[in-house]
Formats: sequence, C-alpha cells, structure tokens
Amino acid sequence: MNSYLSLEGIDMSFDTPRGKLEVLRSVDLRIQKGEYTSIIGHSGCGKSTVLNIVAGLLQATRGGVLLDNREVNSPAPDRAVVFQNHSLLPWLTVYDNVRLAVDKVFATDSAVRRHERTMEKLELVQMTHAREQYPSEVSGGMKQRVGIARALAMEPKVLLMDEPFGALDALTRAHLQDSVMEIHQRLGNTVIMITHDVDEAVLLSDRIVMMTNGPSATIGENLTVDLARPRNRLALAEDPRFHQYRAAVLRFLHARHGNPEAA
Ligand SMILES: Nc1ncnc2c1ncn2[C@@H]1O[C@H](COP(=O)(O)OP(=O)(O)OP(=O)(O)O)[C@@H](O)[C@H]1O
Repeated sequence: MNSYLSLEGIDMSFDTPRGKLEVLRSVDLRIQKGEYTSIIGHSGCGKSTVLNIVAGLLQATRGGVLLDNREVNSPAPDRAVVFQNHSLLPWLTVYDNVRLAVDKVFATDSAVRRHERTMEKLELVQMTHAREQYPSEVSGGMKQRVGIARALAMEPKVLLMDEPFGALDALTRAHLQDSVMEIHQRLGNTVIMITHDVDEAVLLSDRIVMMTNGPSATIGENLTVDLARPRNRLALAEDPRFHQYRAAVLRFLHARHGNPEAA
C-alpha cells in the first residue's frame, strides 16, 4: 500500500565550527493517513531535525519527503507545526490568532464562513469562552490549546507537534492529552508528535518510533500500539498491555540505548 507520508533515506548533516556533524543517517519512515505517530529518543538525537525536515524548514542532505505523492521542500499550511512554547501573537486576541491562520489559508471563503471555521476550531479545543482575551491573560495550557486550534484551522494534511505538552504541569498536560485524543478521534488527522514522555507516547499513539542515540541517529525500532480507541487513561492504567508497551519503550531507551548524558 502507498504511504500517505514517507521519509526516504534521509541523511542530515550540519556544518559546525568543529566540522561536519552528521545528525541523521538513513531515516526511513512510512506513515498512513490518520495515523498518530510519536517519535521518542534521548535528548539531542535528532527528533526536532526530523520534524523540521517534514515541515520543510530544513532540507535533508540526502533523501526526501513525500506527502500525498508530492515532494516536500518548503514550509506550507498542509504541514502545520505546534511548538512547545506557544508562539501566539501577543497583540492579537485568542480569536484573532486563530482567525489569522484561517484568513491566510481560506482567503477565498466568505467572511461568514471564515468566522465559522475560526469558531469551530476554538470549540474543538474548548476555548470559545476566552476568545476575546489576549495571550497574556490566559494560562499556559490555554495558550497551547489556541496554538493547536490555530494549527488545525489550516486543515493541514499533517499536524506536527514538537513536545506540545512539555512545558505544562501534570494535570494540565493530562487534560490537553485527552483533548488531543478526542480531536484525533473526531477529525482522523495524521499526526507526528515528539515527546520525552513514555506514558504519553503509549496513550496517544498508533505507533511509537524510537530513535537511536546520535550522532548519525536513525530509527531503532517501530512499536505498533494496538489498543482500541477511544482510550481512557484510567482504564489503561490497569491494562497489562499498556504496561507491556511502556516497558518495551523503556527497555529500548534505557537498556539498548542508554542516555549518554547519564553515563
Ligand atoms: N542548525 C544546526 N546547526 C548545527 N547543529 C544543529 C543544528 N540543529 C540541530 N543541531 C544539532 O543536531 C543534533 C540534534 O538536534 P535536535 O534538536 O534535532 O535533537 P532533539 O532530539 O530534538 O533534542 P531534544 O530532545 O533535546 O529537543 C544536536 O546535536 C544539535 O546540537
């Protein structure tokens, strides 16, 4: 079967003051439409580099990315990115931050339709009540919700998230994970998410891609998470399969690819 998104034979090197640094070598990944994929690996192995190549923000030294049978070589709204540190425009309200993305991508729609699109996405992330507030007036978790609404507002083919919950406290993080699961269930979007959190990876993903340590990092293992959806975090906490998946990721990270920083 043809993949929706494929990374083929990706090598990536950076020129640094100390010479060439090969960050990625032979990264191959095939993702189906609607699949939720997490990338996990030790700090500095090259996860963000992979995501930035898919986003078109970086050009691979070798190999390439195909999305829906087209080669990716620059940023475009069909690949929306959500970063860890919400990048909202502080002088615009919550509504206007999302509306800006809608206006850019759906410029030919009527104003009424663009308003509807904006409200639909704010509803998805449960932020309609705060639409007239400015980013400085809402919490970190709420800002992250708006960032997700803004990305979804572009109706991207792939949603790319770089540690989207990394800066949040545990409870806010859990709420937002549940929201993202619900949205994925409703929209069936294709997602690539970087995370350092093993539980989060198992809870949210259809597949966990585990990267070896750099330099010259590559994909060490692919783990298919075959847990029925919708998923419930409390029920899964008592499900032995959840713990087996968790243990498999931990084994990879700690036994086979020990953290060089900790060594
Ligand atoms: N523009 C660049 N120039 C030189 N080196 C770079 C550049 N971007 C990234 N690197 C290096 O590439 C390696 C991988 O970086 P990357 O940010 O992709 O890792 P990561 O796995 O996402 O890390 P973390 O989990 O800490 O966010 C690191 O050694 C980093 O220093």
